[in-house]
Amino acid sequence: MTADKTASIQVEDVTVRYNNGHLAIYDVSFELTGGTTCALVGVNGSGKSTLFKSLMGLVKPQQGKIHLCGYPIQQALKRNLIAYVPQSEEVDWQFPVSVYDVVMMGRYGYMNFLRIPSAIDKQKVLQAMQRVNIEHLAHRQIGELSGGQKKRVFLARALAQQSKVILLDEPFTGVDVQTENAIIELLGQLRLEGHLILVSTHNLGSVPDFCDQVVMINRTIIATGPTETTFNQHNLEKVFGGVLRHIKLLGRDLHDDEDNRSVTVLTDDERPAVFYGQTKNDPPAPIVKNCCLEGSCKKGNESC
Ligand SMILES: Nc1ncnc2c1ncn2[C@@H]1O[C@H](COP(=O)(O)OP(=O)(O)OP(=O)(O)O)[C@@H](O)[C@H]1O
Repeated sequence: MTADKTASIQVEDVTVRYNNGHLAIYDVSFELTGGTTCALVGVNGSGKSTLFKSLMGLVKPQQGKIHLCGYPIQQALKRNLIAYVPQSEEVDWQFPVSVYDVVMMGRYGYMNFLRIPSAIDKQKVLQAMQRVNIEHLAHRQIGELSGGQKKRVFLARALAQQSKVILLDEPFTGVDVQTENAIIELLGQLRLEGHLILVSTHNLGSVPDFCDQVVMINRTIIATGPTETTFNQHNLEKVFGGVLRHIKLLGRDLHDDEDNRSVTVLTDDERPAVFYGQTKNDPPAPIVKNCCLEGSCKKGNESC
């Protein structure tokens, strides 16, 4: 079965309450269309994974409607319209399967109940592995891989699935700068190919580099729209509870890797504007380094 409608996500008034009574998200509404990479940002526990699970039909909203490419979720799943790259913590890495087997799972929706791969399935799996540079790992057990390699395996599974909508839950956690850049480049290519990519991330610094849209969530939608106009200090403070106020980090000592970007305070106001870029003269982007967003700066900087 192939996708036969344009990529889109429509979420209307969705509310999810877990069995223990916890109201995880409420009245969530937003719409996205193909050829878009959208960041889903919010603090820990703000409902990002719950939203992803709702989009995948893994949790059932008490209220609201979700349509993917114009179809209700179950129909969209049957048509292979949506692929999911889960958070690493949600995968059982001890499960005895090889990299090849995991990527082949992306083809299950194209097979009959015997699950015997066709020549096309094998070709798509090989192409997907090549695209994320893991073909040399094909016969390794997934539990033996590094964090970055594991991410690539699940990206390859999503590629093999050939879905129009791709959800990525924190793809940059535990990966080095090279892998992060490789993933960002791949997402850029997929966007140009017309895919709709929704990616949850705590790496706020890179959001403007690769996302043209943002959905900002704190159990309900705080703001949604083009990154340029929506991903600003006002909305970031609303989403992160005002913890951006005191950031005054400067220079290369922010980074413990090859990332040489710097954060510069451009004004001396009581609530300084913080900009993130290669040099002071870069066009300002209202971005802050994420190590300081949750109240405990990794560098022990008192200003955080
Ligand atoms: N299975 C569950 N049963 C009950 N409550 C849950 C369940 N899963 C998540 N929650 C709660 O729902 C809320 C939203 O969790 P969720 O995992 O969606 O947040 P998140 O934004 O993805 O967080 P993080 O950034 O830490 O991954 C949290 O308060 C969490 O404790």
